[in-house]
Order: sequence, then C-alpha cells, then structure tokens
Amino acid sequence: MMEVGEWRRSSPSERVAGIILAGGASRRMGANKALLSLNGESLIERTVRCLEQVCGRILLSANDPDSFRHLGVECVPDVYPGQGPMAGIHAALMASDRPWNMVAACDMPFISPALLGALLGLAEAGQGQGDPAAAGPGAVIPVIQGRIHPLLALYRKETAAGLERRLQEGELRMTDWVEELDALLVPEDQLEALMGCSPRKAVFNMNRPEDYEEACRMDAED
Ligand SMILES: Nc1nc2c(ncn2[C@@H]2O[C@H](COP(=O)(O)OP(=O)(O)OP(=O)(O)O)[C@@H](O)[C@H]2O)c(=O)[nH]1
Repeated sequence: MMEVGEWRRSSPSERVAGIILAGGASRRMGANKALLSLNGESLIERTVRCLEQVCGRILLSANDPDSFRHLGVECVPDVYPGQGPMAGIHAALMASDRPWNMVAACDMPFISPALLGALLGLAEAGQGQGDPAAAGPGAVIPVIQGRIHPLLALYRKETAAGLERRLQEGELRMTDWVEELDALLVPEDQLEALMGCSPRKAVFNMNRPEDYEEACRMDAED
C-alpha cells in the first residue's frame, strides 16, 4: 500500500485514472474554457500534463471529440448529455478500469501534481478510517477555505452506481451525492502540510472572462 508522500517517488500510479471534465458549455466565459491559453499552452494541455504525472491512464470527459483530437487522449462522451459535471464523472467512471479516479475540471489552471499526489497518498493509505477492515473512503475531497471541491477530487470506480441512479432520477445536486459517499474530507491545513505550500491557488477556477484575466495575472506572477 502506498504511504502518504510516496507519490513523489513512484508516480504515475497505475491504480489511478485521471478524468478531465471538459464537456461543459462555457456559457459564462463565452468561449470553450478548455481551449483558452495561458503562457502559450491551452488549459486542457496544462491539465493533461499535470494529471499524467500522477495518473497511469487519462480519460477526457467531453462530447466534442474533434476539439480535443490533437491531444491524443481517450475521449468519453456523456451517457446522460446536458446534465452537467456529474454526468461527465459518471461516464468516465463507467469507462475507467482503475480503482481510483482523479477528477479534475478543465477550468482550474493551477492544479498541481503536489495536490493530486497528496490526495492520492491519503486515498491509498486509507487515512481517516477507524476500522482497518473497512473498505476505506469512497472519495477523497479537499476542503479549502471552508468549501468542498468535488471537481478536484478522487473517486472510487464503484461510486458510478450511485451517480447512475441520481442521473436517472434527475437528482443533480453534487453536494447531495457527496453526502452519500463515505468521503474522506481533507482539511486545508493537512493538505498544506503534505504539499509544503498553500493549496488555495490550485483550486482557483475560471468561469467568466474576468476570471481568465485574473488567471493570466496569477500565471505571470509565477
Ligand atoms: N462531461 C461533462 N462535463 C461538464 C458538463 N458540464 C460541465 N462540465 C465540466 O465541469 C466543469 C465545471 O463546469 P461549469 O463551470 O460548472 O459549467 P460549464 O458548462 O463549463 O460553464 P457554464 O456554461 O458557464 O456554466 C468544467 O470542467 C466543465 O467542462 C457536462 O454536461 N458534461
């Protein structure tokens, strides 16, 4: 079993698939967020590059494969189109053959291997589980500045079954789904200790043009 922090030596892990969510409409941005560029590299390219450092297989959750063919990454369309990120997670989990699945939205330009690795280390170590015989958490989700971040989190493949039911019944509130998972919610201070830096920048996400401008400023500061 992988110890917390071991990812630094043994990544990428064949036990984990990376699922990149890129099937949204980007209505608020007014342009496909995944294809916006930061410092000459598109967001989707940045995200693939980051996840490849940690995950042994990459799945792109999107419904317009032509936009992403140049990446050479396996594309999985939604089984329930037009239902939002939960439908993207569902389809990719169904397609995955890995026990753990690292979901990342394509609109988070500063996700880092350090954060992904910290979450994976906790998942593999089964931290937070009182009963050593228990199966362990169904998900590992960061809590940063008091908010859960289910679109940058780890899920067991088996959690697809609950999603399927919710999608069939039209129960599309992400927080309701997370509540039914036996999720390990990882507090900010624990992540900071594991990463050696604050995780706040890593969960910055872009919805509107002004967020993109802010991301360009933040990137230039690096
Ligand atoms: N596969 C899939 N991904 C989605 C879907 N809706 C949103 N996403 C992804 O989930 C993440 C968060 O999306 P949002 O910002 O909530 O929605 P969006 O549709 O991209 O943007 P808006 O139209 O402005 O709400 C992004 O990475 C999206 O690409 C969907 O229906 N299917």
